[in-house]
Amino acid sequence: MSTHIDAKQGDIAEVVLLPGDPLRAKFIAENFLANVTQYNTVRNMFGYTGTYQGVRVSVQGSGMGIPSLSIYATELIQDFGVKKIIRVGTAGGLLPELEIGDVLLAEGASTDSNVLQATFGQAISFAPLASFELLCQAHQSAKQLDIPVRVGNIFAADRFYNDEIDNHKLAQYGVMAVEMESAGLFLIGAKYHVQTLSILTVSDNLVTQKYADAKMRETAFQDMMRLALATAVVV
Ligand SMILES: O=P(O)(O)O[C@H]1O[C@H](CO)[C@@H](O)[C@H]1O
Ligand SMILES: O=c1cc[nH]c(=O)[nH]1
Repeated sequence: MSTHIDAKQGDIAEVVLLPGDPLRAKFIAENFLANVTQYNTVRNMFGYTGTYQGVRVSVQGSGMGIPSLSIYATELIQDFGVKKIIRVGTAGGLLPELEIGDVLLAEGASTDSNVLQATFGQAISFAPLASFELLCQAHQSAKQLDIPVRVGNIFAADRFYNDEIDNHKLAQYGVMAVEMESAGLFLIGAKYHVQTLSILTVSDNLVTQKYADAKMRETAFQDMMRLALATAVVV
C-alpha cells in the first residue's frame, strides 16, 4: 500500500483512467468494466480494477487540482508500477462554439500553477505535453467509435474561481478550455517517463454560460469514458 492508496502489489493495472470525481470512477467501474474489484476507499478516493474487452484497466479518483492529482499519479507510478494514465475530466469551454458534451483531447496544458517553476526555476517555461502515442491512439479510436473530438491546448488553472485569468486572451491563442489538473499530470508523466493524456468533456461554457449539473458531470459524459477505455486497452 502507499500513503493514500490501500492496494496490494498487483491490484492495480498498468493503465489507469483518472477522473477528478471519485463517483465518476465508481460509475465507470460499475457501468463499463467486468470482473470489478475495489482496491481503494481511503479518503473516499475510490479505486477499482476490472477488465474492458478482456484487458485489465484500473480507474482511480484523483480529486480536484494539481496538488491532489499529483499525489495519486505519483503513488500509482512509484508504488504500483503504472505505465499509462488517462485523465477523464470535465472542462469549461473558452471557445463559443463548444457545446456541453463536446470531447477534447489535450495536446498540451498551459497553466498558472507554480508547479512548473517549483520544478524548473524562473528561467525555463516548461511546456507540459500529452504523450504523443496516447494522443494518436485516442484520435484513431475516436474515429473508429465515431466520436467527434477537438485536439489542442487547454488551461490547467490553480483556482476554479478567479478574476485574474484572461479567458478571452487564452481563447484568442487557441486554448480550448479550462480545467485544473492536466499540466500536473503531464509534468509527472515527463518526470517518470510514463504515458499521460487528458480526455475532457465540456461541462460548461464560460462564453455562452451553458452548463451541466452535478449528476451529468458524474455520469453523462459516456463518449469520453468509452473513448478513454478504447484508448487504454490498445497495448
Ligand atoms: O471533473 P473533474 O475531473 O474533477 O475536472 C474538473 O472539475 C473540477 C472542478 O469542478 C476540477 O477537478 C476540474 O479539472
Ligand atoms: O475547472 C473547471 C472545470 C469545469 N469547468 C470550469 O469552468 N472549470
